[in-house]
Amino acid sequence: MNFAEWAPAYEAILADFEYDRTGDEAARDELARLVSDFDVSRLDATGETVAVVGAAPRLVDDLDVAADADRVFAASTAADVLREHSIDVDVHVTDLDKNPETSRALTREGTPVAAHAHGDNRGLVAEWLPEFDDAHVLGTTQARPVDGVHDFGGFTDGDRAAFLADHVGAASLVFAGWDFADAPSEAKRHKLQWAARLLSWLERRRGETYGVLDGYRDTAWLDALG
Ligand SMILES: Nc1ncnc2c1ncn2[C@@H]1O[C@H](COP(=O)(O)OP(=O)(O)OP(=O)(O)O)[C@@H](O)[C@H]1O
Ligand SMILES: Nc1nc2c(c(=O)[nH]1)N=C(CO)CN2
Repeated sequence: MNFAEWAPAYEAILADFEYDRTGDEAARDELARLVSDFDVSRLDATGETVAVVGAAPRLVDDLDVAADADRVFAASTAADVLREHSIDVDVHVTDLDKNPETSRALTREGTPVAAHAHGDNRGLVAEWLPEFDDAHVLGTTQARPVDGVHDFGGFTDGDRAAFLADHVGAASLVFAGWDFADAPSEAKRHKLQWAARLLSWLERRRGETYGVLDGYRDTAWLDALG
């Protein structure tokens, strides 16, 4: 997905959460100063099944889905659960707010980390990026991309992992550790509502059906965008 396609969804998210676009852009620019360009073809998943792994408590019951996939794209703390169960992560997708130590360890082991900058994690970007092995960092933004900082679409760590998998050519997406009924707080529920909306969009674009969306599928917002 390119930024022109993503922009209407981004605008809707900015409005709904009352986020400040200039904050996202400042964070993006900060990240751009801290990363080198990453060769995204390293993540090529053409023809492969990618497990998009979220951090819902049910992940421990879904580990076989990740273990059986060709590739594993892990969001935030899902990476820790996978590693505890000896399942290799192909990329860690994170906005650094939960387990930056894991991201640091992964980059130092040579595993790519898709590190996301937004208006509410600038401090984390400044604190943690210098700690990472820059050779294995893919910088991302939800704002307009700039040199070295990409925007493949997506909002929460988990749905950004799905949009990344789409971008790198995944033949099919499977989901582990997703549960839209199990949000630990109202703030998280609101973010997961957007994750469901964005995955509904991706599902439609890709002509797939994601069982995790049953009961939560929402494309009405797309029609409202016009
Ligand atoms: N029930 C759930 N609770 C939490 N995350 C979930 C759930 N179901 C799916 N997810 C996905 O798992 C991802 C990782 O969850 P985690 O709670 O570790 O992340 P987070 O760092 O708080 O995420 P974010 O910053 O994107 O909100 C979320 O970004 C979300 O996309
Ligand atoms: N500005 C802003 N952007 C975000 C935020 C957030 O809290 N603020 N949280 C996200 C996923 O948790 C993704 N994007």
